[in-house]
Amino acid sequence: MTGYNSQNDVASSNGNQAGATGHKSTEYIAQENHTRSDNRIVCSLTPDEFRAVRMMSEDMYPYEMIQEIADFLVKGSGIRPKIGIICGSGLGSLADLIQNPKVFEYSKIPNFPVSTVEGHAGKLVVGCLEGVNVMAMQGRFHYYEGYPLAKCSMPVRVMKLCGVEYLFATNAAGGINPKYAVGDIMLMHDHVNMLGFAGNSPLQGPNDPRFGPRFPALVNSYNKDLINKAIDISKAMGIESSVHVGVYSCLGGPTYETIAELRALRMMGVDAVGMSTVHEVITARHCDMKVFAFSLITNKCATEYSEKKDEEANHDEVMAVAKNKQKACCEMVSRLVAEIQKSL
Ligand SMILES: O=P(O)(O)O[C@H]1O[C@H](CO)[C@@H](O)[C@H]1O
Ligand code: HPA
Repeated sequence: MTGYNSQNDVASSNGNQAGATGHKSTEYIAQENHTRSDNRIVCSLTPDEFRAVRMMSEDMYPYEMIQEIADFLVKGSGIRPKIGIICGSGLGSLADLIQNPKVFEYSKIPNFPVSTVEGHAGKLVVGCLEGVNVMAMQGRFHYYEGYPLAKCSMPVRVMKLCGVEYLFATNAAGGINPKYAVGDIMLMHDHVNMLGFAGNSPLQGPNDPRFGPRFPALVNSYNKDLINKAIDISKAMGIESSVHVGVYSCLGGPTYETIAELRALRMMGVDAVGMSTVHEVITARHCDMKVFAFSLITNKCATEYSEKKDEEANHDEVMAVAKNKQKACCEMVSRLVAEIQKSL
């Protein structure tokens, strides 16, 4: 964090992130135009205002910083992954499939956020799966953890600059569609972005065209070919009756939804609800990655009022169901990777 010297109103411009890339200090100096020869800036903000500005800019990840993280991972693993996997709550075992894994703890990756949620180990695993180089996040970042959406999905851009072409995003979700049972898998074919309705997007702020266009289209975000392959795989696995194709919606969390909210979501055509994934998909589509995503239905969402405690969603249940069903999820993912391998 850049220091602020309130005594003489001078702020150092070489804080942590600026030190890593040199990018932020340059940008800040250019904007301020109050540069001194010792690369310090005269700041006319109060200490609190200055801290607020610094915190805002520390949540921004310019291209160069993301490139630096990607270089760190590619150099450290000796691998350029083709597929990126994001493990949902309780689905970290997807990363255990990876052979010859090189494991990076988030806390040891420069400028990487840390995971704060149970069921999200906070490790990045790079290695080989079904003959394809992959990179898996054991632990994603959620908006409710206090990270802005751009920071939550920043790792998707890291994946892109590492060489990833396919994003597999998985999540635990509540089933709103009354036909869904606990333990079913829903292949996502579309989403309703509730955070987007509220004016929040991972692409907010200046657009860097090196990642993608200012106004990306999101129709056909979920790759049809991969959905069809996953349906075939579910038939081969004999689980097709518990695999659906549906619409996911992401709310901000960390509260689970009210009955009225769930009813509203159902009326909007939503089949499953969670607190993740959509911002990752938006970021992946912005930089032209192919996306495959699925939800493991860990609980049924009640749409009738009831006093019964066991009808309320809770994270322990989410984790327990994910643990029970991880084998099927792992098989689905490895078989799909094997299918992609055939086409490479
Ligand atoms: O979406 P993932 O990370 O799988 O986790 C889901 O499970 C948690 C709630 O139980 C929330 O974080 C929700 O988003
Ligand atoms: O019912 C839910 N709502 C929101 N997020 C979730 N993640 C797992 N289950 C749920």
